[in-house]
Amino acid sequence: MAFTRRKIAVIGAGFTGATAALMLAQKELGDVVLVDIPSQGNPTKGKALDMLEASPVQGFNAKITGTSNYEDIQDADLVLITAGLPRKPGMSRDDLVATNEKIIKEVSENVKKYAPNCYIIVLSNPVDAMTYVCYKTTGFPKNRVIGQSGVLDTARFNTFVAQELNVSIEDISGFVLGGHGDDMVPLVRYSYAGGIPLEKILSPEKIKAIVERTRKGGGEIVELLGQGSAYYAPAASMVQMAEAILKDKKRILPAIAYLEGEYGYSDIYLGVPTILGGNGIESIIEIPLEDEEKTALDQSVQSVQNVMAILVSAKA
Ligand SMILES: NC(=O)c1ccc[n+]([C@@H]2O[C@H](COP(=O)([O-])OP(=O)(O)OC[C@H]3O[C@@H](n4cnc5c(N)ncnc54)[C@H](O)[C@@H]3O)[C@@H](O)[C@H]2O)c1
Ligand SMILES: O=C(O)C[C@H](O)C(=O)O
Repeated sequence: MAFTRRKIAVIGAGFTGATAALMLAQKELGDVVLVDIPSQGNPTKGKALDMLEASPVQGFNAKITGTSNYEDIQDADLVLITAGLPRKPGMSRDDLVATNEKIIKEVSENVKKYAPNCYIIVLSNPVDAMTYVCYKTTGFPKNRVIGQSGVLDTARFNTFVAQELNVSIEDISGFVLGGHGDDMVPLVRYSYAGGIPLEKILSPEKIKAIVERTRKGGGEIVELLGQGSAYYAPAASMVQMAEAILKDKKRILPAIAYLEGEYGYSDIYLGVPTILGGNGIESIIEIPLEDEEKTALDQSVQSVQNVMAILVSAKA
């Protein structure tokens, strides 16, 4: 039996998709197929070729191709879904729901048809609801349909803590729970710097400011960019999850998972700590929450449910 490279499809070749495709190839996680809708010229093919031509310089072995034909994702092992509109300054992620629901439904139908055994990581916003749409449309088991938010939100939290303490980001381990909205729940009680609980080395005021900045971290980048939303850190976050799955690392990472009673919620996709490995979400880790934390999580869940109530396709 010959060993073959993994096939990874990235749907949506915009800022997040293209950045993730290059990172996947640089890490030699597999051959990458970039997919986008047809447009004048062939920008998707052009981006893929440009990335491929970086491979001799950087010394990575991976094929990268660009296409508008879903047949090219045939039997992909892993699919990253980044198709859809990003928000503009002044918008919330939830304002994208109607447009992006249609796109995610169409993309998910194609993924189901051409890559029926794949694992999926959804990025498109509002991501908790879009992951739910993907789960309902593909009918794949819940361990194979996963959303990305917590790796990014935790990365932002860790960045701000490291900046405040002027220490290495390698020593910070934050913990963010809940939906990917402004009421996400950074759990300070479970966050550490070099093994020291954060509350022991930062003042309550400093911690409060970091929690608020984390919650609004996506919006901060949207305002600064003026057009589009963050893509370097989101792409890096998806790739970390992809690597955990493709290498069966069994990492403890936050992921948007389908809940069936965990944390007291059911029939909802929500950001929770998970074990990510060769079987996708292998389990959800439940940690005890204090009353205040549970109240904050309830509020975040309510926001996700408000968006889910608008969904059309997922109710079918
Ligand atoms: N979950 C997160 O943490 C997170 C982080 C960053 C971005 N996002 C979201 O990811 C999405 C993509 O962001 P971006 O910055 O890459 O946007 P972008 O506009 O740069 O790229 C989106 C791409 O999707 C393509 N597309 C649209 N409809 C399609 C379809 N039917 N099939 C295939 N491709 C299609 C567009 O042509 C475009 O190239 C947005 O919804 C954004 O809000 C989520
Ligand atoms: O903020 C956005 O709209 C994009 C993304 O969800 C992010 O957190 O950067």
